[in-house]
Amino acid sequence: MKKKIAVLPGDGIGPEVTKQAVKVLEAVAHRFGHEFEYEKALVGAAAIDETGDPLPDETLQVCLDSDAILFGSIGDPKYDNDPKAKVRPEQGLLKLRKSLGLYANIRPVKTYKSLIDHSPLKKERVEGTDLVVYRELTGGIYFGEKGRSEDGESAYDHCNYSVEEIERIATMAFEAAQNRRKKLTLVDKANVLETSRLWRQTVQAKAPNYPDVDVEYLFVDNAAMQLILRPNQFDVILTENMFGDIISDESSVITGSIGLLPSASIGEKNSLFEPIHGSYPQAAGKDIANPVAAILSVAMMLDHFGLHEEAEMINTNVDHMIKKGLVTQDLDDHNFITCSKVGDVLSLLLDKTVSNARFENMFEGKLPVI
Ligand SMILES: NC(=O)C1=CN([C@@H]2O[C@H](COP(=O)(O)OP(=O)(O)OC[C@H]3O[C@@H](n4cnc5c(N)ncnc54)[C@H](O)[C@@H]3O)[C@@H](O)[C@H]2O)C=CC1
Ligand SMILES: CC(C)CC(=O)C(=O)O
Ligand SMILES: [Mg+2]
Repeated sequence: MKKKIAVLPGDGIGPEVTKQAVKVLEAVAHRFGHEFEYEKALVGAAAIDETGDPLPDETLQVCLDSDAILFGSIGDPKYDNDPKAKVRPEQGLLKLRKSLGLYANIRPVKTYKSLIDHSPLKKERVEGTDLVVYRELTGGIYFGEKGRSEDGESAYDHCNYSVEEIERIATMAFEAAQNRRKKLTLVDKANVLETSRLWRQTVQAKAPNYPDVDVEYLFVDNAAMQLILRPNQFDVILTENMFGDIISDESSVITGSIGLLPSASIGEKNSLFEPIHGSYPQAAGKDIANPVAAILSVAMMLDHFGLHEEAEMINTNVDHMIKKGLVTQDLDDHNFITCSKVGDVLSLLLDKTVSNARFENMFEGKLPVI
């Protein structure tokens, strides 16, 4: 299969983790005889520094011309610490999502047996967690009108949702639930917010079309608590943009690290794959970030291309690697390998031209021989 992939590494650890994801993609391409063509483009602070624009037209065009986008992360403390900055790296990502109509952000969360002891939560609580968050991505408070009063003494961010925006992602989430354990939880704040009441009404109207799906409604404050108390009660979580952003970072704690969680952002025509984490600027350039989230995002991309065997092979080998204790510092402070070694190990595991004996040596010694 031939595919054109736009690669937007972005800022902070974005370039490091994206590089490992491409390494793994190349190993898959080599093993299965696929041809992936990559085109790199600027986004975020890196793009502002170069062009003054967090999403230059050229980058948008590269994305439009691609079959899929691999995104690293954006964000830089120099903007985070300047509340009056007129241009921000995050605007690049938001504009990209909006321009490409990437309305559904799918964030799977599952525990790895071998990592259960790394979760700060009790083993019996996190065991067996396997949920997926369907987060609406192009509406809500992140995209509403925002501003300040003339004297600068007050500020506002409007939250808007239309039935159409809710329906399209709800359809996707219901269908996902039908193919999974047949439970859907709508997370909202319908006791307070009018937009949440519209979400609830729209989902209630849709539910009879999916009689095999058990629908549950939870207020977001309770959902935040339930995720920590009993995460394995969830199957598909459907929610709006900001709540999904927050509860998915929260749910990464169950797994042991945010560096493990991938995502797919899907629209009518385009698709983008990115880790759920940000640019983790404290780790930039140190080769310590966990690239697994970026690598599993590539597996989601392959699934989206219909290359299910290839995707499964990445997932299985990530499992295998973690079981062998080959993890980055976020998961084991004493015995860890670097970000780039994770990419090296996985690409060796995936490319069958490397002998089994070499793998075993690699694991025995804990230091991959590359
Ligand atoms: N999609 C994106 O590009 C996102 C961008 N951001 C931006 O990123 C910048 C930093 O934001 P933060 O709030 O610090 O969130 P963050 O996700 O970058 O980092 C939060 C913490 O998570 C851990 N972490 C994150 N990624 C990791 C990885 N791959 N391996 C190991 N540990 C990891 C670290 O302990 C880090 O201190 C900001 O400028 C923010 O706006 C934040 C979230 C998403
Ligand atoms: C620019 C932010 C909305 C990015 C973020 O936190 C996310 O999508 O998870
Ligand atoms: Mg986030």
